[in-house]
Amino acid sequence: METKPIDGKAFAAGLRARIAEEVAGLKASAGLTPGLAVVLVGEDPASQVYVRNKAAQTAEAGMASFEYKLAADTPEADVLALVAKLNADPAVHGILVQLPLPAQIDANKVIAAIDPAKDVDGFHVVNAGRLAVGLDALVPCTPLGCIMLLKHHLGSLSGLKAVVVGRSNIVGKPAAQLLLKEDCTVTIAHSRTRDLPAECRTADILVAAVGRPEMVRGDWIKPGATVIDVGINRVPKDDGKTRLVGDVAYAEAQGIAGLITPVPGGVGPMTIACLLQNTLTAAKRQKGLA
Ligand SMILES: NC(=O)C1=CN([C@@H]2O[C@H](COP(=O)(O)OP(=O)(O)OC[C@H]3O[C@@H](n4cnc5c(N)ncnc54)[C@H](OP(=O)(O)O)[C@@H]3O)[C@@H](O)[C@H]2O)C=CC1
Ligand SMILES: Nc1nc(=O)c2c([nH]1)NC[C@@H]1CN(c3ccc(C(=O)N[C@@H](CCC(=O)O)C(=O)O)cc3)C=[N+]21
Ligand SMILES: [Mg+2]
Repeated sequence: METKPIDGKAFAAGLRARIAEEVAGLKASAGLTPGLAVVLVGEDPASQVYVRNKAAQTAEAGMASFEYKLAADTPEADVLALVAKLNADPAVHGILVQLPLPAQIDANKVIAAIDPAKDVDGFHVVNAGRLAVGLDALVPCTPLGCIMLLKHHLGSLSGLKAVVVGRSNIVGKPAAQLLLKEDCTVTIAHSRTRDLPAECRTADILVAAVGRPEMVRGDWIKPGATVIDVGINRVPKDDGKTRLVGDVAYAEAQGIAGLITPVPGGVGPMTIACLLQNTLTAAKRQKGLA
């Protein structure tokens, strides 16, 4: 069986181009420039890279980008005060507080403080709840990107068996909700799952969101299955540098999976494109245009 890579990088570029067009139209017709505020607390190098990429792609799409870099020892109250200020700022339609946060700051408190209408990560309980009961919600970017890639490559997902490995609030759980909404039969697996390889082998769609380098082996994959690898793991190379690998043993999946997202170049670029999509959606809803 030939295994085809899913080119998330190219799909994301196309999506960003469509978003940029719509942003230009909104500016011309409604005088509206969608604005995204990104808050980074601390100097985690990986987070700095993401935040820089987000800011650049936000600007490229014609949106306003507001960056807030706070020291690692910033008190929780200061972060909450900044969120309150951004909630009240009419130029800011989307707010993203980069996770993880330093230990002195309760991420749940910060997420709860964000106006759900501006919660472009879709992490607020109001958005998680709206997704769960089937109302319009701001949907977490990474799972949204996964579903877009799946629908583009498979068409209807109705009736397919999906297994999601990982149950975090930011990836696994919302991914399962979205697959259910697409009429998949969904299993959520996690660290207490008995016989994980056997569960995975039942999947027509296998989503790996675990954070363990190449944990999913080739013989866990049903022949012809579509594999979505959400994992972003930095591992050491022989030359002392590092490289990115996913949660799936990509080389082993060759000849078994039907379709697979590479790391890098798969789900990652879709996350940022969906963040821009959510910012556009949030701006339109706040202006009564959607
Ligand atoms: N591409 C992108 O845009 C993004 C990528 N990521 C990446 O996705 C991965 C997952 O992220 P996130 O959801 O935040 O991670 P979390 O650490 O929050 O969750 C990991 C999940 O994997 C489960 N798990 C851990 N070990 C095992 C195991 N041995 N067998 C089965 N399940 C296991 C955990 O189970 P339990 O609940 O039982 O502990 C947990 O539910 C990471 O590599 C992260 O870097 C994350 C966000 C965006
Ligand atoms: N509030 C919040 N929202 C998030 O969405 C969020 C977060 N916090 N914290 C960290 C994770 C991780 N994340 C990624 C985004 C883009 C890539 C991405 O663009 N990856 C590229 C490569 C990047 C590289 O080379 O390092 C790729 O896979 O091709 C990866 C991971 C968003 N996250
Ligand atoms: Mg986590």
